[in-house]
Amino acid sequence: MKPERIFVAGHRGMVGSAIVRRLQAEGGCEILTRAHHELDLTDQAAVHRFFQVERPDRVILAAARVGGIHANNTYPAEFIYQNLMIEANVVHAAHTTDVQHLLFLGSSCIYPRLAPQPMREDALLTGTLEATNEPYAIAKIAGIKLCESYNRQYGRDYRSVMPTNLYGPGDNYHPENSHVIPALLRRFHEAVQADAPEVVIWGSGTPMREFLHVDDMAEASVFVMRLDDATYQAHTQPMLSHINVGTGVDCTIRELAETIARVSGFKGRLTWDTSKPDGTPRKLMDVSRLASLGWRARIGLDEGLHDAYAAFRRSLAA
Ligand SMILES: NC(=O)C1=CN([C@@H]2O[C@H](COP(=O)(O)OP(=O)(O)OC[C@H]3O[C@@H](n4cnc5c(N)ncnc54)[C@H](OP(=O)(O)O)[C@@H]3O)[C@@H](O)[C@H]2O)C=CC1
Ligand SMILES: C[C@H]1O[C@H](OP(=O)(O)OP(=O)(O)OC[C@H]2O[C@@H](n3cnc4c(=O)[nH]c(N)nc43)[C@H](O)[C@@H]2O)[C@@H](O)[C@@H](O)C1=O
Repeated sequence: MKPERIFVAGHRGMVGSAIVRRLQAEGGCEILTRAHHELDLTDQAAVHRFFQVERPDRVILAAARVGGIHANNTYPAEFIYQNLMIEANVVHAAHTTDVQHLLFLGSSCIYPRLAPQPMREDALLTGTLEATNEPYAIAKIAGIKLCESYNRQYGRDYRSVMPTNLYGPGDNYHPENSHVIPALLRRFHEAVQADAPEVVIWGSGTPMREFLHVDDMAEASVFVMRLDDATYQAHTQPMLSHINVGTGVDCTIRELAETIARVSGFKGRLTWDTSKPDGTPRKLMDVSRLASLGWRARIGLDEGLHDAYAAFRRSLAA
């Protein structure tokens, strides 16, 4: 029997590359990939041509325009446009070439800024979104609704997972546009190298965040993808089909910074730049739906940060 052909969109990214590692470890499938420079997923005609020629059996959509709080706040038009186009093109081309199975990656920012914590899947669309990433969140909500709508009208099996904040090998370490963990791994490392007396961290340090190692995210993505229809449908509803993926544990940005200082060996002072935005005060995910399906995160933050710091140092040597 011909192995299943899975298109991993965004395979060179942090999550996409972790998903490829996971699929390769499991074996039994053929992995189809295209780099951004080979196939721009915002180009509808190019995406349709690709699907018509390559005819994947299944799609994992881990391609997106992604960034931290500063990037989201600075490039709102790029974040909403590129993410809407990527998901609309890939979902529609998958349907028109009869791809029955697709997994879409959303984000925890889809939930209201002040949603009751931990945030359950049914908190979606119950309140105002966080301003610093509303365009990106709207695009991600549209991605969930694209999948649900193609399932309802055309009988597709397009599933959505909502990751909490992720980190790990292959992260984006850009000093301004990255997320908090890669930004601080780099900043603390550079401070140790320069024997600097202090490290400046953005915001007040009081916001709380949940952090999931990307290898856990990849395992959860493949786990949800492989659930049989009956099991998946027994735990979701046609218009509430997304599943939260997280650790169910959070910490303050101050605690995170103190942990990264310890992991990097920094002994100096931590100072706080409160001119920078804090963003959502807290966004802890309720992970009971996924737990009831049989998956839980395994990599704790301390272990994960040691692994991520080692990966960062390897990236410097590359
Ligand atoms: N990182 C995080 O904390 C979180 C991520 N997510 C979601 O997980 C998914 C993966 O994120 P992550 O791996 O961190 O992001 P990365 O930026 O590491 O990877 C995204 C990938 O998508 C590719 N890509 C971007 N635009 C296009 C395009 N127009 N055409 C083709 N490829 C494109 C990028 O290629 P290139 O770099 O060459 O442009 C890159 O390989 C995304 O859907 C994201 O929204 C959700 C919650 C948290
Ligand atoms: C995954 C998620 O990621 C983003 O939302 P976010 O969680 O607010 O993202 P963040 O990781 O950038 O910040 C988390 C907290 O950390 C503080 N912080 C301190 N010092 C630095 C710092 O140096 N860099 C950054 N980026 N943040 C810092 C920062 O001020 C904030 O309080 C959106 O993309 C959203 O769309 C989304 O999906």
